[in-house]
Amino acid sequence: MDLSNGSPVISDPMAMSQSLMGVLPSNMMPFSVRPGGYSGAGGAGVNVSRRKIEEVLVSGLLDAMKSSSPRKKHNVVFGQENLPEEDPAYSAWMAKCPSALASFKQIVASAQGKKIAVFLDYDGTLSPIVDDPEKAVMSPVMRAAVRNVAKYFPAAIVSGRSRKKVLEFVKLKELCYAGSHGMDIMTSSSAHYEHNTEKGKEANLFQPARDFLPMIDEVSKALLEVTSGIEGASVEDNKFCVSVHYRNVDEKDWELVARLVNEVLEDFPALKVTNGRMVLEVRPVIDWDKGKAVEFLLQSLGLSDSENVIPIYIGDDRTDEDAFKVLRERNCGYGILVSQVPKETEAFYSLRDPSEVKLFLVLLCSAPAGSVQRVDS
Ligand SMILES: O=P(O)(O)OC[C@H]1O[C@H](O[C@H]2O[C@H](CO)[C@@H](O)[C@H](O)[C@H]2O)[C@H](O)[C@@H](O)[C@@H]1O
Repeated sequence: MDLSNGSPVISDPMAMSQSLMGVLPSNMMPFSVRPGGYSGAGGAGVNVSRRKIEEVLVSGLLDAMKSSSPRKKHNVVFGQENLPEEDPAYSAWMAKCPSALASFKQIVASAQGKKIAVFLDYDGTLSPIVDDPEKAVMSPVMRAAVRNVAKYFPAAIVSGRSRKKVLEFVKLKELCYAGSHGMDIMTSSSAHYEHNTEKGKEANLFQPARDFLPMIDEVSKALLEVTSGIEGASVEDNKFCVSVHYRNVDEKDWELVARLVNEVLEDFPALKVTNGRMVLEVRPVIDWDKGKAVEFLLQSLGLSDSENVIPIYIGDDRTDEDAFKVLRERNCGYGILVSQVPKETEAFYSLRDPSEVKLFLVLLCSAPAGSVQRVDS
């Protein structure tokens, strides 16, 4: 990946958005909240009043919120409901995206003689999804598993959270961290990284959206203010992006959440909104995502030789799809989707929940030294 121009920032987001002015609110352009995007609204073009377009956008956002956020009763992580295996749709999906545990031998066989690098999302991957984002702690057993992974393989956490927050949860200094959906990358000075990072520096920092900090601060305050009256809504400042949580909001108020977020973003054409697991994520319109962060990390850690390096990326969210896609396109390594329901994905394999993730990590560390290239081998 060539980062020689130093910035993934779209050269002139304002100009881009101005050119679309009067057709669609520019902050909504780079993302489609509805499969197939807004070509319909765009096609109607200038004849459609702005108010009408806004209605379309809000309802599109609402559709996305509903479709990508299964209702709570279906979203139990260690649920008592129908086990996915009993669901024929899940079984059919598993045929396309098999369990990484059941396929462990193949994964290890393909890594023979190659270096493995491990990338881990945080929420829903290393910690179960919970109602209160502040309480999404990682279990000590999971922490021990991740510590071991970092002992044997180059490893990084890639999260939508702020880097500081995710480090508070993970509490391990021996990994790299990419917070804010990869917009805040710090490579560690320890273990595997020492010889690859620039001499004399403790750690390297890469923040492609640095110029957006004042804007993110402003939008965060505005979002907090407008949503303060909605019971259950909360706003989380993730430094280079902001999350508006609606997990605890009554579904009848979801439309209001969508409307208010859309209204706030009209004043911020250089920001866009994407939809995660019962969360709207507001972030800069820059050409940067978790996939780009993985490429950046591979390159800066001296692991970009796709012939000899097998990156494994484990994640549960739509934002992780960017990383799965990068691995698929590089034709090296494996995306592993954590999901209990069938989902369209670029991942090769699946795991059901964080407990299976833990098991996979334990297995990886206990694979015979001759079968995978570990740091101690
Ligand atoms: O990239 P990630 O590490 O997966 O971060 C994505 C978002 O994760 C968090 O929200 C999600 O987990 C919460 C705790 O389990 C849950 O309450 C929420 O509904 C989920 O969307 C985090 O709080 C967000 O800021 C991240 O954007």
